[in-house]
Amino acid sequence: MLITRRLEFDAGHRIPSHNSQCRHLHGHRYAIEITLSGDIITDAGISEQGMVMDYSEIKRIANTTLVDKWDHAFLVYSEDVRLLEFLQSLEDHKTVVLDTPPTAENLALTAFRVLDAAYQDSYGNHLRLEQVRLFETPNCWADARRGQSGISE
Ligand SMILES: Nc1nc2c(c(=O)[nH]1)N=C([C@H](O)[C@H](O)COP(=O)(O)OP(=O)(O)OP(=O)(O)O)CN2
Ligand SMILES: [Zn+2]
Repeated sequence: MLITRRLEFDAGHRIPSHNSQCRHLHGHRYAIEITLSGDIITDAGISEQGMVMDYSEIKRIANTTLVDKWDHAFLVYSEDVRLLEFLQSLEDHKTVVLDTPPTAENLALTAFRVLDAAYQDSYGNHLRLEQVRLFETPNCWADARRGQSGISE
């Protein structure tokens, strides 16, 4: 069984080497869709009976490990030195430094790696993260899926 939880957040970014407007500082209302696989829990009488994982628990884990850190942050590539220096000059600014340019593809891959470690099978129902879909705009998104290059099987 596959289940998916969607969350949204706001963040700033730029793609410094882009040959068009994405090299300028700008922001997005990002959305992230987290897809988990697992067996339906059948233990009678427990809160999670009939579920793969409680959607509120999926949200709590995603917020704690990722979304609260990226929300209202500026996502900056570590090699984007002038921008990084500027952001670090701002007192108490929420900046997230990434080791790849903050494209939708790289953000999806980074999110997958963070979330993969966070979702643990607590009920013996073979819970595991299958896919992270990262929307940069309503029309543009990237999928990081288990088994793709850079993601373990
Ligand atoms: N493969 C990718 N291509 C682009 C990315 C990306 O992350 N991966 N990112 C951008 C820009 O950051 C930009 O924010 C996207 O802008 P745009 O192409 O204009 O997308 P919109 O949905 O705003 O376009 P509309 O035509 O206004 O719908 C560029 N490319
Ligand atoms: Zn953008």
